[in-house]
Amino acid sequence: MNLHTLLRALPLVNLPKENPEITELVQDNRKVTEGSLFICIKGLTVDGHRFAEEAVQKGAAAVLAEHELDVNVPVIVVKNTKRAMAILADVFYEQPTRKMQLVGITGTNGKTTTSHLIEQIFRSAGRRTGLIGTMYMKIIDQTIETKNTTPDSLTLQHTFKKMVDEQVSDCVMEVSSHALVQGRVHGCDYDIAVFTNLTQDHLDYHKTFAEYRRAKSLLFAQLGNSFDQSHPKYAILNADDPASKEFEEVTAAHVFTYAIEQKADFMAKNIVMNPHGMSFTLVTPFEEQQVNLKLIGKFSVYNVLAAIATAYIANIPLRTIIEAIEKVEGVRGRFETVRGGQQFTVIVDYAHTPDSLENVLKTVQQFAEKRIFVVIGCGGDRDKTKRPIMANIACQLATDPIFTSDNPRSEDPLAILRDMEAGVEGKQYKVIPDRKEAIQYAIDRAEEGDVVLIAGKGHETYQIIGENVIDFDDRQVALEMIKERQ
Ligand SMILES: CC(=O)N[C@H]1[C@@H](OP(=O)(O)OP(=O)(O)OC[C@H]2O[C@@H](n3ccc(=O)[nH]c3=O)[C@H](O)[C@@H]2O)O[C@H](CO)[C@@H](O)[C@@H]1O[C@H](C)C(=O)N[C@@H](C)C(=O)N[C@H](CCC(=O)O)C(=O)O
Ligand SMILES: Nc1ncnc2c1ncn2[C@@H]1O[C@H](COP(=O)(O)OP(=O)(O)OP(=O)(O)O)[C@@H](O)[C@H]1O
Ligand SMILES: N[C@H](CCC[C@H](N)C(=O)O)C(=O)O
Ligand SMILES: [Mg+2]
Repeated sequence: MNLHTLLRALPLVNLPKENPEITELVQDNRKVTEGSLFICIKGLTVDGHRFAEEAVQKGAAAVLAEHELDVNVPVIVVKNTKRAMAILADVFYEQPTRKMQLVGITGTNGKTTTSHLIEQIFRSAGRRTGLIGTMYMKIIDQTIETKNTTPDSLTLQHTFKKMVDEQVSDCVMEVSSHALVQGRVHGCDYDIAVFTNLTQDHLDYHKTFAEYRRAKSLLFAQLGNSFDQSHPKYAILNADDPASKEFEEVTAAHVFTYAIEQKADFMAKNIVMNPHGMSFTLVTPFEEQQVNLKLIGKFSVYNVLAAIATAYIANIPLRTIIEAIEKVEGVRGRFETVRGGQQFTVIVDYAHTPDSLENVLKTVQQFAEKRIFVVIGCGGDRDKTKRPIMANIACQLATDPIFTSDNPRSEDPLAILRDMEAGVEGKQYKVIPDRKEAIQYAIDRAEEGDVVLIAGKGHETYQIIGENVIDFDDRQVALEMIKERQ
């Protein structure tokens, strides 16, 4: 695409005399290739304008910036490059999200799980699926590594384009609050927006819970304000979560609800836990069906209801939906059992917020016959206020809490542990800063009937300490220790 054609997407922009062919859009000078348009973004840590010169030396054919720059290729000045980047990405990659059904999922907990449930149902119904989230981006069966849960607009639109090229019909993605306020999803033409739940997290970034809620509400507000009958939009809300009221108010889309406690369009009644999982009666707007899950925990029922409602709205027959959901064994690193032939239960889980930790521990309490060991830490450079709360939940709901490190990043691991300890004065707990030693402590002491919950890192295969990323996989570490003990 030539530069002038591309720039026509931006109103009131001065077209330069030169009109080079643009081969790629790039916002990181290290990724510039011959003929690309380099977009300078003022980030939270560095100002991308600093790298324009280097980008040109590497072959950038033009630069998009917020002020004039002294480089020997055309410089196009716009008020806000991040905003312009989303618009240009949409045009450059030929509006890929208009060519597929796009489902966006937001909420504090359950996004990764729910997105995988929806993907499984869609696949069972014969749809060609794409998935974007915390663990990876996925095009049918091919997985692509990713840094963010919701990537920047360039990465997103480029990935959607690859999905369109692979005839993906349905893409399901996690939409983080960071992405919503930073405009990473501007240009995403969502058909269905799903809300899981809202509880405390990320207050380091959003400052107040109200601001965090507002960030999440953007997904619903951005569903659009016109009623195109050939392209209807839907919001799927959790009626048991008070934030849903606000989300309903901000959207013009059709609203459908799911719930366990409140009256809703999709409900789970008579939930019973059994040795193999759970069962419940699903109530939909037109029929009732029995559902038998291999998953456990009330929180899992919420995720399943959200997935069922989404698939139902996406016109998948209820029989196909239930067959698919009943087959799901679980999602990697989410309440995942580690089995090495031991007499006690070991679970690796991604609970890293107060609410998820509470939910998971309460679920463990339902089947633990004896003690509950919980190995838990809090991430560095993240919401400090959740640390004492999580520590307190661990002490209240587990018999043997062990506080340790979880991705300390730039912070002193001992300082993070001190923040946790501030919430549990006078309570019984153990502090073992080294995560491996903490897991070892629990595995060495667990006996028949006990449960060891290793929380916070789930699928992660690394530990971020300072600038270093070292290999560390809770599941592998635990399995080796279980085997050594035998
Ligand atoms: C705090 C935050 O949200 N940061 C995000 C932000 O980075 P930033 O503004 O600091 O960018 P920057 O490093 O200053 O760079 C500015 C510009 O200079 C460019 N640059 C930079 C360096 C260089 O050598 N050359 C160069 O060209 C960069 O490509 C960029 O265009 O924009 C980047 C691109 O979109 C994100 O990757 C980055 O996420 C960082 C890695 C991060 O840790 N974010 C977390 C907090 C986050 O977003 N988490 C949510 C999930 C939360 C949840 O699951 O609940 C997520 O969606 O991942
Ligand atoms: N609906 C739910 N409500 C509360 N807790 C949940 C729910 N679903 C999952 N959890 C807990 O939260 C953890 C994280 O789940 P999941 O990865 O699906 O959430 P997420 O929203 O994608 O998280 P992230 O924001 O880090 O990407 C799980 O390991 C489990 O402990
Ligand atoms: N998406 C979350 C993941 C947290 C996982 C936990 N292991 C940590 O590093 O704090 C975040 O970036 O806040
Ligand atoms: Mg996730």
